[in-house]
Amino acid sequence: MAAAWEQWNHVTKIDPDKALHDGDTFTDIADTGTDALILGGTTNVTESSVQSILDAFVSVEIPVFVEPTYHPTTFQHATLTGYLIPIVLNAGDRTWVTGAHHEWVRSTETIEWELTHTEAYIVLNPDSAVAIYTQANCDLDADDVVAYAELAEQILGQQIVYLEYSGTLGDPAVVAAARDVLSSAQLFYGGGIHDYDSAYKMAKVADTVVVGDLLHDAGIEAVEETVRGATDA
Ligand SMILES: CC(C)=CCC/C(C)=C/CC/C(C)=C/CC/C(C)=C/COP(=O)(O)OP(=O)(O)O
Ligand SMILES: O=P(O)(O)OC[C@@H](O)CO
Ligand SMILES: [Mg+2]
Repeated sequence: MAAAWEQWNHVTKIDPDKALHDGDTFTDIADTGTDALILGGTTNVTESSVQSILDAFVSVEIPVFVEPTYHPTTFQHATLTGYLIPIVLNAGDRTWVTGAHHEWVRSTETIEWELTHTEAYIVLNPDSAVAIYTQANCDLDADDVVAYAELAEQILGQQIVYLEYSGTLGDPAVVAAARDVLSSAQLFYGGGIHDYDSAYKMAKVADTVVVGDLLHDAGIEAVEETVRGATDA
């Protein structure tokens, strides 16, 4: 069976630590035309803060994934489609490559592996929370990024490669070069998408674009505009 994400052009990432924009509701997000929802953020995300958002999504039709920065213990089948577990390839602290994963696997009795997938992150905005948290080496040129993407797929067998420019719009030429080197892995791009044009531009060069902060800062209508941009690309 094809992986769920192969069909995704546009994903909305909800940060459980941030409020929605005035008047927006969680269920409105699923009606924007976005292909999937990811719940996750770098700081202050807990199983219980994720759970209260999941409760709001019981009847949504699109997939709902959790990208945990905590150690999940219970799989909530009613709304959760699966987990996406980051592996930060350019982290300076090994915790974010295999350390947290090792602890999680060791301390968790039953992990539902068929519902658990990994994402090979390459973190590229040195000022982002995720870069600071993981002590990522963001001093990478295009060839470095391409090499990380290639090794993610060919050496580590990753099916998702995620170029993470969180908070700032990245360089489309670097994104295009990373996608070119992948044979079947899906290239996710996230960072700074804020309108039709930025979504269109990045969706031209990535397989899937991820929109995060815009949801919290500008709201549902702004996200809808990015869905249109990604769909037209
Ligand atoms: C092994 C398990 C279960 C968990 C470990 C998971 C790992 C390795 C996490 C490290 C990488 C990380 C913190 C990913 C979080 C996802 C992410 C990039 C969210 C976006 O956060 P930002 O956009 O940087 O945060 P702000 O918007 O708050 O600045
Ligand atoms: O918040 P933004 O900048 O849209 O980034 C999206 C996502 O890649 C964050 O993990
Ligand atoms: Mg963010």
